[in-house]
Amino acid sequence: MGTKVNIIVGSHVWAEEPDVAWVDGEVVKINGDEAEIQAANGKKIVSKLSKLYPKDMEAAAGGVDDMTKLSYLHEPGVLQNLATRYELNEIYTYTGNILIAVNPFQRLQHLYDSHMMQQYKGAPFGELSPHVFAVADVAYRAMIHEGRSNSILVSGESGAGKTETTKMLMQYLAYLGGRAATEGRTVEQQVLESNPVLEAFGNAKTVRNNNSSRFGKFVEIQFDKHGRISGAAVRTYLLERSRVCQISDPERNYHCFYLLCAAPQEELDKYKLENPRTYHYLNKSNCYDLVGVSDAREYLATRRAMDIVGISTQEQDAIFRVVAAILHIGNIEFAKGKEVDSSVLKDDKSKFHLETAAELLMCDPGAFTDALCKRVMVTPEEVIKRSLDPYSATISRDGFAKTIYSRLFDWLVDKINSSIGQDANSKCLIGVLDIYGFESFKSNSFEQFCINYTNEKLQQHFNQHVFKMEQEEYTKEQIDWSYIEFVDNQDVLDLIEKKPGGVIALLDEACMFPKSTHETFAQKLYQTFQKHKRFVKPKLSRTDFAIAHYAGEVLYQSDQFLDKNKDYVVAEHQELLSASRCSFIAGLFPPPPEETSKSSKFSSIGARFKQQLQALMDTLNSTEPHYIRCVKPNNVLKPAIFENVNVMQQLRCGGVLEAIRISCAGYPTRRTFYEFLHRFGILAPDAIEGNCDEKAACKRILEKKGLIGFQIGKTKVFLRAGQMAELDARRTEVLSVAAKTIQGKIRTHIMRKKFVSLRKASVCFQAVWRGTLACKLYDRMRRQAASVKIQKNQRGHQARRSYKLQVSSVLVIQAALRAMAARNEFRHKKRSKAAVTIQGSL
Ligand SMILES: Nc1ncnc2c1ncn2[C@@H]1O[C@H](COP(=O)(O)OP(=O)(O)OP(=O)(O)O)[C@@H](O)[C@H]1O
Repeated sequence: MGTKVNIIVGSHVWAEEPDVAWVDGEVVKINGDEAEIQAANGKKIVSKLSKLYPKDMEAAAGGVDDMTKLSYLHEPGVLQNLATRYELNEIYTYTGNILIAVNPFQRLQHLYDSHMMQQYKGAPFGELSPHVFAVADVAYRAMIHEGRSNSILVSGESGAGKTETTKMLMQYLAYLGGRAATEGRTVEQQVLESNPVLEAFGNAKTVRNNNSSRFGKFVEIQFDKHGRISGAAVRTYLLERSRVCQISDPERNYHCFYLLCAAPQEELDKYKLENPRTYHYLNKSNCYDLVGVSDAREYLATRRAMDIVGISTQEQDAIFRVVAAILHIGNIEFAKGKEVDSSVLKDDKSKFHLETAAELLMCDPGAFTDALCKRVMVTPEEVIKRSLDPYSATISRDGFAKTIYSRLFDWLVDKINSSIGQDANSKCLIGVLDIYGFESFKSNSFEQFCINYTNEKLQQHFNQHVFKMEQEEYTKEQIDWSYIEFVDNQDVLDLIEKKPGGVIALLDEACMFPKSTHETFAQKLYQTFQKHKRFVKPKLSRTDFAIAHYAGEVLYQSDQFLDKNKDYVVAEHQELLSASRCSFIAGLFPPPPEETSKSSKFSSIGARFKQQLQALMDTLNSTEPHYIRCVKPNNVLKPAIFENVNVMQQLRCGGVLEAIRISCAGYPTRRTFYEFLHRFGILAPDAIEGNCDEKAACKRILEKKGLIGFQIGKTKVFLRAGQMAELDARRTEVLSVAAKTIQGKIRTHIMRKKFVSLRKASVCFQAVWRGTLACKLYDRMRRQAASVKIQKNQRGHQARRSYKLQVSSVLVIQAALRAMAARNEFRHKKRSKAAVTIQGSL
């Protein structure tokens, strides 16, 4: 999945963060092969460049409904997409043809009502939102049109929602292939009602799921030539037997025990049952009730479902007698007997429980005691009856309880199958597989080994299928796919199942030798697989071993492998129960076939499981598979919580990431010509100019950009891992250059516009200002002229006044002078005259 891209400062990337798996951020610095990222959560992260993945900044806000539509198909992208959708209550997402279902932990009624069923009926795959109904519909249509069997494989870890998904698939198939209501029970009704019956006996509360199926299940729904359900068969795998006798707090035993303890009083009296707290097989845990579940109501519902499935009242009575007997058996305790290494019933209570169990199982109490406390040894010389010590008797008791319970469960499955009925003429079937997902706990035993072996098998099938689908797509598009590398897990499968020499074969060998112990078995494994690259011997243990599974390494504790692998019913137990006066119980323990008892052929759980698994694989291989991967978003079983690390682990284990990896090994990104040109046309505008051939245009763009290894199909462009990112980087470059040019032009335009308007404004301003100034000047000039005129007039006036004053003064003075002169003259004259006169007179 390593998408190699140019990561530069400023790139938006996903970086690994242990708490949240992946965190997005921006590269702020690059130092050699390391980058410093400013993460969105505020942290600064330093990471190797090779460990960074590009973030699609153009990703749709609500996520995409098919992961293959993601531009960058990598872990963080996938995770982000699922988380975004989950937040919007979009719990289903496709990865190509695989449906990923994230458990909503809340009822989303609108998703499953009859209106929804109607909508999905016949709708082309991918047209409507992803849904389980769409997967069932496509399987049904394919079966009808191609006349081929189909299968739907539902997987995921405990509590991920497999059983719920399976029920919805079956409901939808019943809706598509159901008959109009006829009298009595219809096949589909029986198929649907087989669920509560199997759940009552095969499900239990565990820490990881309140209603955990403790068995694998393959339901085959047979259809007639008109596409109507004509029969069905249920195959079950590996019921967890140890739960019957061993539970840990806060888990529960199988539901049926609690249901029976909550039955109406008359039934309790009939089975001599009391409070569940009194039973040893139930009181090892403090959990007796389930929140929101009424065991009393469930008991009646189970009885009703048993009626519908076709289990008669007598049979139901016998079934619950066996269930009650097991509870009583658990309370039988042993004490040391008189003889060495012998045991006897501990007290009256134990005696009561033994007698009640014998009564319920309709067998002889004495023989029952012997079957629990003694063993018959057949030697060539004689037949010896050996006593068991209290510890061995307790083990014998638990083995007895486990055997009856598992036989009862098998009987129920057979009964369901026979009463639903098989359609021998059916040519087509749809199989729904609800099987436990990969398990890796602190302590892993034989059960985990078998479960993980199953998952390896299914993983191989899945890989092959995904690979095939890829090939089909490539072939359809007529492109060359010859060099796509396909990773196979055959080496792990060989390690486990190879005959001779595989782990199962070595385990069987060990079980056949009486002297073998888990230590010798572990040593044998160490020797045989010393150099096997999938086998690991832990340094600090002498009996543990680890296998490197496709989903991770699992450390197995071998100490109970031998016991758990032995698949035999103790002859004394077999004898006792086959002699039961109850035909039902005797029927659970039919005499072993002659040849088996004679040749004492060894049978083991592991080998039987391997055969069952092979049969399942054969069936699956003859069908067209569809995959649903259930994901548990959190461990607190609550809605709206999405734990990244947890989901990531499941995607890895469920093979979703492997499917993506296979896809990445080929051409993970494919775009129709139109989409490609729409996105990358700008990389080479001349390539599309005047060219209406989209295919040629796509090719020219890719060649122009110097990419190699891509393929051009009939309708799509196929890109190798990283090429999309490469093109995106180029596109970003082109876009950023274009953006810069546009920015420049826009800025110039804006500045010019600003300048022009500024200039216009300033001219206008200047004109106005100049006008104002001119007006002011003119005014001043006018004032000046006026003042000059005023001055002039004033001055003139003053001058005239002074002149006039002067003139008048002069005149006055002249007149006065003249008068004076005249007077003087006159006087002179007078004097002269006088003088004359005088003179005259004289
Ligand atoms: N589609 C769904 N809608 C609502 N609730 C769901 C859905 N799927 C699962 N659940 C809830 O999750 C719980 C666990 O689911 P389920 O029992 O199907 O898990 P599982 O994968 O079969 O587990 P196991 O392997 O332990 O049997 C259910 O009891 C139910 O409450």
